[in-house]
Amino acid sequence: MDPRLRGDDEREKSCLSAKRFPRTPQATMASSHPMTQASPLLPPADWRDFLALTKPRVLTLVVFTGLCGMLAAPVPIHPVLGFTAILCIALGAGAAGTLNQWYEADLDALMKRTAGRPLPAGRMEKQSALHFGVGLGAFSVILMGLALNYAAAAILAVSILFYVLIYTVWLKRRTPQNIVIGGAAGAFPPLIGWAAATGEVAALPVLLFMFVFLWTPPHFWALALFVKTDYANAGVPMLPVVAGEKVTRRQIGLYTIPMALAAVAPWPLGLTGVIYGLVSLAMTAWFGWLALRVATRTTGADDAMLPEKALFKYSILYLFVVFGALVVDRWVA
Ligand code: HEM
Ligand SMILES: CC(C)=CCC/C(C)=C/CC/C(C)=C/COP(=O)(O)OP(=O)(O)O
Repeated sequence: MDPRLRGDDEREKSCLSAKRFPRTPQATMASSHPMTQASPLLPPADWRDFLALTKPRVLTLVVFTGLCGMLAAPVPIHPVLGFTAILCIALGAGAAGTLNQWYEADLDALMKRTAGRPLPAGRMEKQSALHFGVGLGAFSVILMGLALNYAAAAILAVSILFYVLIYTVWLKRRTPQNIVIGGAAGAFPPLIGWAAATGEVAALPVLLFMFVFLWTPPHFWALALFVKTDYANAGVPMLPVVAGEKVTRRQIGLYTIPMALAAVAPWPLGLTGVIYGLVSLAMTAWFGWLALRVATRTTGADDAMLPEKALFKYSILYLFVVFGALVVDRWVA
C-alpha cells in the first residue's frame, strides 16, 4: 500500500509534545531541518498527501459515531441533508487533523510512526497544509450552518477548535491530562449528528458524548503503554512517560468504570431499547475484563504487551459495535 495512505504514522505522536518542554530542542531542530520543508528532490504533494493530512483511519470511527448520533435521533432526516451533515463532520474532523499536523510537524519528525507524514517527510509546504486545513474547516462549518442548522455548525466549530487549540496547541505538550481534556474533541460527533437532525441537543447524545469522552483515556493509554518509548524520545508528556506504567494501568481501570456506566446507562434510563441494552452490556463486560487484565498486571522488560494491544484494538471494535447497536435498536423498535 502507498505509504502516504498507510496511516500507521498517525497515532502515537498524539501526546508527544511537551509544553513544559515547549518546542523541545529536538523539536526545534526538527522544525528548522530541511526535511521538514518541501524538498525539490521529492515528488510534489498530491491528493494522497492531502488525504493523509486528514487522518483518514481515525476519521472512520469519528464519522461513524456522528452518523449513529444522527440516525438515533427521533426526527428522520432527508437523505441528502443527512449525507451533507456527515460530509461536514468528515471535512471538519479532517480539517482538525490537518491543522494538528501543520502545528506538529516538528514533533512528527521525531517519531518513527509519524515521520513519514507529508510535512515531516518534506512532501508538502507547511503553508499548503495550513491553507487546506483552514479552508476545509471553514467550508465544513459554513456548509453545516447553511444546509443543516446553526446548532450543529456551532458544535462542529467548537470541536475543531477544541482539537486544534485546546488539545494540540495548549495541552499536548504540557500535561499528561492532555488526552483526558483534549479527548472531548473526539466525543462531539454524536452530538453534532443528533443536532444536525433535530436542531438541538438532548439527554441521549449528551450521554453518548460522556461515553466517548470516558472511553478515550483507556483507548489511548492502552496504546501509550506499548509505544511509550517513542513518546519519551520526542518529549511528549504522556502518562506512562511522566507517571509510569503502574499509574497508567490504574488509571485505565479507573476510567473504565464510569465509561461502562455511561455506555450502559441509556437502556435503564429508558433512552434506548433492549437491543442496545444487551449489546452494550455484553460488549462492555468484555471491555471491562480486558481493562482489568491490563490494570492488574506487571510486565518485564521483554514483555510483548499483548493484553495492552488487545485492549487497544478491542476499544475500536467496541465503539463501532455499541454505536451500531444504537442505530439497530432505534430502527428495529
Ligand atoms: C485525544 C484523544 C485520542 C488520542 C490521543 C488517540 C490516539 C490514537 C493513536 C495514537 C492511535 C494510533 C495507533 C497506531 O498508530 O497504531 C489511534 C488509533 C485510532 N483511534 Fe484514537 N485517539 C484519540 C481519540 C480517538 C477518538 C475520539 C476516536 C474515534 C471516536 C479514535 C479512533 C481511533 C481509531 C479508529 C484508530 C485506529 C486507526 C487505524 O486503524 O489506523 N481515537 N488513536
Ligand atoms: C468533528 C471533529 C472536529 C472531530 C475532531 C476530533 C478528532 C479528529 C479526534 C480524534 C482524536 C485523535 C486522532 C487524537 C490523536 O491524537 P494526536 O493528534 O496527538 O495524534 P497523532 O500523534 O497521530 O498526531
